[in-house]
Amino acid sequence: MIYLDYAAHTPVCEEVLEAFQIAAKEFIGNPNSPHTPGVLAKKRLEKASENIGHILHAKTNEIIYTSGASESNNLAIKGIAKNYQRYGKHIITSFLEHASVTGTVAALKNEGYEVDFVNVTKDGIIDLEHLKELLREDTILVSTALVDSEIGIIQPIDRIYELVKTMPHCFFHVDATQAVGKIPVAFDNMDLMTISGHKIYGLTGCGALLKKENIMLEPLIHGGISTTSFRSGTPALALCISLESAVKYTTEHLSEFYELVKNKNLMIRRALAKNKNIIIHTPLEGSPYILNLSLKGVNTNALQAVLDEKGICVATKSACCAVNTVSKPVYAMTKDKKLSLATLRISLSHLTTIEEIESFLEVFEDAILKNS
Ligand SMILES: Cc1ncc(COP(=O)(O)O)c(C=O)c1O
Repeated sequence: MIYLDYAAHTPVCEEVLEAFQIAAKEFIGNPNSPHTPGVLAKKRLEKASENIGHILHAKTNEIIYTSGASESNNLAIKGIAKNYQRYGKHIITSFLEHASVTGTVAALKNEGYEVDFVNVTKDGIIDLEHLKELLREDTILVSTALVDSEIGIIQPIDRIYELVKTMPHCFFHVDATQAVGKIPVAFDNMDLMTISGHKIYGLTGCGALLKKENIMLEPLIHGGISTTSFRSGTPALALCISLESAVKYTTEHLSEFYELVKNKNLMIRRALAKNKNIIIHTPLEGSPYILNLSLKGVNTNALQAVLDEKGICVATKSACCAVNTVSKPVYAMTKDKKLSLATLRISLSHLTTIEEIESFLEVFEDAILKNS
């Protein structure tokens, strides 16, 4: 099998699994309990937050553990919207966002919030002039991904933050799920940031929302004040430690992995450039981990199934999107419905080998011929 869908899910790495297993056996207490096992568990949890914070430029108390990026995005967006509605009910996001962002703003729209989608340029970059026009005194939130999950565009976060901060009560949430451990990320010019374990060789079912300490959120999960009042419930200590380990592992190897992936990415680009029916959407300046393309005149859903039969796993869109629908990010960029229906997302890892790319290209080119 040749797995080229690492943007949807990565295999857990040995170090992470080991850290999880050790923690699951070692800590028997609930971090909220006042006795010794509880205190030891709490200390270890704080150590995990301190270490993640140290790597990502956040304070220990700015990390809220969640079940993954979808929950973090929901908590950030609903949490701000509900808590700061006294200042306004206007939210801005883009069509490049993951379903856990667009779905959340759609739910808020049904509750009377106003949502605007900022345009992106033909290169997929958020149109800063349009953002300036959309921002209002009653805008309380702008939410964008640092790297989107479908095309892999890297957004100019610092410039967006500058604009957001021209408004009196507006917060900036950044979905960094596809960025952490892949490109340099710091929790500096933003108010809230989403991360997820299973995109970075961690375990599925853990993630975090980083939140500047002065910001208040209406929680999604009400209950007692466990480690934070923003998310009740006993913290899954071993999962939190697995997240710490995954963040550490990927950021420590960031440049090395980046180079490996970039080379494979260029290899695919060079090979595909020969086929005039292939339009590559991910710009060279985008994340090398994602390569999004459209195949003119090809049903990519059928092609994906054919490739799967031949042991090649790629995606047509983000894993959370329905099949046979347009790719909203590609449509936002190209305004071309046909191209947006014929997308394919290849996503890479440092684990991807040259042999895998060669085999993929061979099968892919053959499959395109038969499916066009
Ligand atoms: C940019 C982005 N945000 C959020 C998510 C949701 O992540 P999770 O599966 O951890 O909920 C994904 C997953 O594909 C993603 O790529």
